[in-house]
Amino acid sequence: MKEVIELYGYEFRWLNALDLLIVIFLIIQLYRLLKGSLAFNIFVGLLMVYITYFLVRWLQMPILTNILQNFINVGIIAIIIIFQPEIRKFLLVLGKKTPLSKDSFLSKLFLPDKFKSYKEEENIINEIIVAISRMQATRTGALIVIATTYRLKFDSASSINIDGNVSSKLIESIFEKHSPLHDGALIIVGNKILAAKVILPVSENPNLPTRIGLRHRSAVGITEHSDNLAIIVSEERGSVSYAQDGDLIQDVSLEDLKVKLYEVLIDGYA
Ligand SMILES: Nc1ncnc2c1ncn2[C@@H]1O[C@H](COP(=O)(O)OP(=O)(O)OP(=O)(O)O)[C@@H](O)[C@H]1O
Repeated sequence: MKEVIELYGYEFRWLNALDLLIVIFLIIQLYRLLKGSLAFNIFVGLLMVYITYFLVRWLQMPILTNILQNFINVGIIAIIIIFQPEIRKFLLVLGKKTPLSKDSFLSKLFLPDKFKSYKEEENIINEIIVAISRMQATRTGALIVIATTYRLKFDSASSINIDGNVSSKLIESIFEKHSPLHDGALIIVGNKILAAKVILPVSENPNLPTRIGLRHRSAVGITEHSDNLAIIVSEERGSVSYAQDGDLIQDVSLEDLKVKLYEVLIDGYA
């Protein structure tokens, strides 16, 4: 195969095509990540600065070129500071797609699903679904966060450590209206209920429906920068919703929620 191809007088290497494909892939990932967030507007603003810089340089306007050049030089550090949460999420998404990640092709090849036992996860899913269906029936407000890939960081000063096995009765009694633990979120990590009464970061996404309150907004907030699933039972409407990757999916059926839990807790079911 020829290394260099001549096209309309330009020299073109296969690596140039790969280069371009990688840049397109990164831009699409960045767009998906920032879409709908306040950071998207900042991103567009920065893009405008870059375009103006190239324009004034091309028009040979030395003062503006100099000013914008200096702005762009410190811009990289500013970008890292402003987009710190988005950069974290971006690296997380990339990490999930490496050959070593747990849902990768290689992991599945060397540990096919049929050799795994999902009894524990299936039991946890059933316990969560039973609790959700009962709380839905009694219009008991609830917020459950399921951390999937790593230990979730949250403000432990206001929360209460539980460290108990996941059971529907424990979940229901925590969210029971007169329980001192019913406010805030309950955190599940692995097969344990880690804590209750947890205060989560509230999403500032302006595109969320205006009628939703803090329970739904904080569910979205906790999924914006880390790999969690947050399930909400609405006290007001008795509906069930979930948040994932910063998106809110409202009014889901228990069957759909179960499918989502299988997808999140058990690889290979997606
Ligand atoms: N930052 C937060 N982190 C965790 N839980 C929170 C947070 N803010 C509010 N909550 C919970 O949400 C409850 C208030 O819900 P609110 O009515 O504002 O939200 P909502 O989304 O409309 O939910 P619902 O449909 O159940 O009324 C609080 O009593 C508290 O339990």
